[in-house]
Amino acid sequence: MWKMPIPTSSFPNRKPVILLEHVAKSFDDMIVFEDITLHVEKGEVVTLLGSSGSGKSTLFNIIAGLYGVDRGKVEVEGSVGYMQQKDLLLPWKRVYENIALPLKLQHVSKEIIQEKIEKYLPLAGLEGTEKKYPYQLSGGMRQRVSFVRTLMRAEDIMLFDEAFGSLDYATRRQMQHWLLDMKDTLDNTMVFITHDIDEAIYLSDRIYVLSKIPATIEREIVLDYDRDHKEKRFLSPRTMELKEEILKLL
Ligand SMILES: Nc1ncnc2c1ncn2[C@@H]1O[C@H](COP(=O)(O)OP(=O)(O)OP(=O)(O)O)[C@@H](O)[C@H]1O
Repeated sequence: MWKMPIPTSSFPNRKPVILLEHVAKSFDDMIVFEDITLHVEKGEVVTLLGSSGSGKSTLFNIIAGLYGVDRGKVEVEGSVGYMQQKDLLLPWKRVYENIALPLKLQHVSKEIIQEKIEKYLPLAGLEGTEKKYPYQLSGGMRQRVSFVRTLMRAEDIMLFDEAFGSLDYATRRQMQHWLLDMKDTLDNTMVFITHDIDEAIYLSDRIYVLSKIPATIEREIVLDYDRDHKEKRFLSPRTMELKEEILKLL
């Protein structure tokens, strides 16, 4: 039987852009984490898997600087963008306005906003949609608009919290392919939360499996497949074994 590889880093020579050491976090009398240690290196794609309520979104909020911690060290290097399941686009605003809004609120100049939109919209295959309203776009396109809006604010580290959860299977698969292409183009770091084990295996260089709360890192899995042949991940016997292992942990 295939054995879990000993956890190592996917890019051992690179420096972590996210480092959490012995982090503890509680809400009132509920202890979510007592001792979490994890790292994400520059350029890595890492997924957090765990049952509902195991603290995955709390970890994202900590990484994004939205929540403080009770104990432990949190180091994040670079800008952090956070994309959630709901596209959160304002229905009464056109695509251009939706994308520009976060930067406008930060008083970024019109010229810089225009420059960024011209750079990122075609990259996301959204040229020609600037004047459309969200309801005129497909679910996948709305998620790409949402992606561009996230990217406008933060290019270095992108956090995706069940970002494809509301999409149908085929669109979800297309978005997964597309995102890995984006990652190669942008050469940035991506961290995912998903409940979909196939998605985690397909997207990731590394997976952290969280236990139930008070959550610990139950398992760290390095996926050392050839990046160019990710599609084969769905078919290989090793993937089936890996899925079974993960299912037992959740
Ligand atoms: N701001 C908050 N105040 C109080 N409790 C919170 C807060 N945020 C999260 N929690 C609690 O912390 C626990 C972990 O929640 P979290 O949303 O991080 O889990 P999750 O793994 O992302 O869950 P799911 O997969 O269902 O989205 C839950 O019991 C939740 O109710």
